[in-house]
Amino acid sequence: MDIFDRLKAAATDDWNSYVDHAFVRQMGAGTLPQSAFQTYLVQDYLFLIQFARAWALAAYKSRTPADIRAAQAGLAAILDETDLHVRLCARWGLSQEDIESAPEHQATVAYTRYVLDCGAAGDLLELHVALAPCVIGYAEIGNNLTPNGIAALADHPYREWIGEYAGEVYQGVAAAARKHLDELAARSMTEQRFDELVAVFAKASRLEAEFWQMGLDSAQA
Ligand SMILES: Cc1ncc(C[n+]2csc(CCO)c2C)c(N)n1
Repeated sequence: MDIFDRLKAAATDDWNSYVDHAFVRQMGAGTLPQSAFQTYLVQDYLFLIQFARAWALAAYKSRTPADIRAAQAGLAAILDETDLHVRLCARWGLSQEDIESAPEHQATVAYTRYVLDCGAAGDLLELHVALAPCVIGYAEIGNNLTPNGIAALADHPYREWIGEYAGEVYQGVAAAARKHLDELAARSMTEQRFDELVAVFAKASRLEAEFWQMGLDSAQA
């Protein structure tokens, strides 16, 4: 069991409330209202800007070139990801300026500032634990939504989103992040700290679930 599996096992309910959220299930089934997806995607762009800062903070909190490289890879993955958001929003007639001027939703503020605070007040390991649900969770969701492979998504309304996270490139990014987290824990975690890290991991997973919920709620409003 690597450190990620241990954290997940200790926070199963919170983890499942995130990766198996109704938003995810409806997206997989293709029944998610497009307005929910649009609200989510605009907020997600704003979220990614703050998460880019969190990965930059990870570089600052690093003491080894390997840790700085891991932070660099996370930052690069975020910038690649925002291309998807800009492309999809352009199709709905939303420009980059429109997205960037949208007000941040409370769920976006809560999640991003929580992670940034873990990084500011805690050490590098705590920051990476706070980032783990985001990075590794989306890879798990991408996998869960493609039981028959990416090619089977041909006419799926959310194929680009699902394909991004189920794709080989992103699966590789998440696997590398998971390995890095395990190495970092082997180097700097004491068993006395495990419960404290579980609390951070569980909280970040709940904030992910609340982020999905924000998207769903917008369609009912
Ligand atoms: C709410 C929310 N959670 C997770 C991700 C996924 N994600 C965030 S940053 C990143 C790149 C590597 O750090 C990835 C894949 C997202 N887009 N939105």
